[in-house]
Amino acid sequence: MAAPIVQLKNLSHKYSSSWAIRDINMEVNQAGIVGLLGSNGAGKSTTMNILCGALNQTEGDVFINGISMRESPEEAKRDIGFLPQNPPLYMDLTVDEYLDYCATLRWIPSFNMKAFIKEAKERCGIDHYSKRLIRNLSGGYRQRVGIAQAIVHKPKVVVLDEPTNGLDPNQIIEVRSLIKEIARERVVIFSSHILSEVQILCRDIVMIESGKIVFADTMDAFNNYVEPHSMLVKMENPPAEADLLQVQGVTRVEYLTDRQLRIYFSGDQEIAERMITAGVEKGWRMREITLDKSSLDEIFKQLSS
Ligand SMILES: Nc1ncnc2c1ncn2[C@@H]1O[C@H](COP(=O)(O)OP(=O)(O)OP(=O)(O)O)[C@@H](O)[C@H]1O
Repeated sequence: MAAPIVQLKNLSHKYSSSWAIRDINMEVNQAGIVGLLGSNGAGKSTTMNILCGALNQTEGDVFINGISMRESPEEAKRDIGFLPQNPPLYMDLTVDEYLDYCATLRWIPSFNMKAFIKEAKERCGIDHYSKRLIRNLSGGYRQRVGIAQAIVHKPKVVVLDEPTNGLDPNQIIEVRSLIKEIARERVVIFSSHILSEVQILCRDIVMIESGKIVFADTMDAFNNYVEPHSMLVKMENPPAEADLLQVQGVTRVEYLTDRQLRIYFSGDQEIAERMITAGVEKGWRMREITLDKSSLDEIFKQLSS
């Protein structure tokens, strides 16, 4: 059987006296986007820096296509492209000069260099800015140059540390669609502290909190897991709890005010429809139903407990 494209094995890291990450295990076996989700200080950058060989772990190892980062760092790094949280851009170079320099660092043979750089620029939509100084580009275009340097050597794995941080809404949309595009034929591991961003982009999600993985599965499994199990209902003529428990799926009722209730349910999400039908039939005079959504904080609390 082929080795996983990316494998993190019992990865732990200690900065001076305290552990930043502890016993991280993860495997990626196919192209697509894996989202590393965690709040500030959760350990995302530490994990990514180690994964890319930019930081030496205290314990454990990283394998890229079965090659150990600890034993053969140069070989393992050949198939990785990395955009760190602070993109390593040289403001006084033009886009072409900068990408030439990056391509040289990435051991691209000189006869391929021009073609590889051209392809990276085209994919990132920066070809028309080839001669422009990086300092004169907008934040969104600088980030594109950062992504171009991460894919210039055509690596199988691209790691992007919070690539949409600090961008305006339009730039965020553009960078997200670029990430989708480059993930078509390779693994992209990207980090974010925004749940909705990971939900939009990723096939798989790895949630990290206080240096530990608290959830790792497909995005579909995650969405099922966090589906709401309660709703806020406003009605003019609320019935007794016994009547509400007759509606299929309702498990518990909390009376918040004389016209506002929180209704807990299990099972499918069609409960709102059944509630409306029952309300109309029985004259409860419903005014509003809102399914409660879990916030990221609540989900982390739930998963970490
Ligand atoms: N160079 C360092 N020296 C000491 N502690 C560090 C260092 N870098 C990170 N840490 C600590 O390690 C923990 C994990 O930090 P890390 O930067 O990996 O988290 P993160 O999830 O990427 O957060 P952010 O989104 O804020 O960058 C935090 O408690 C942080 O304070």
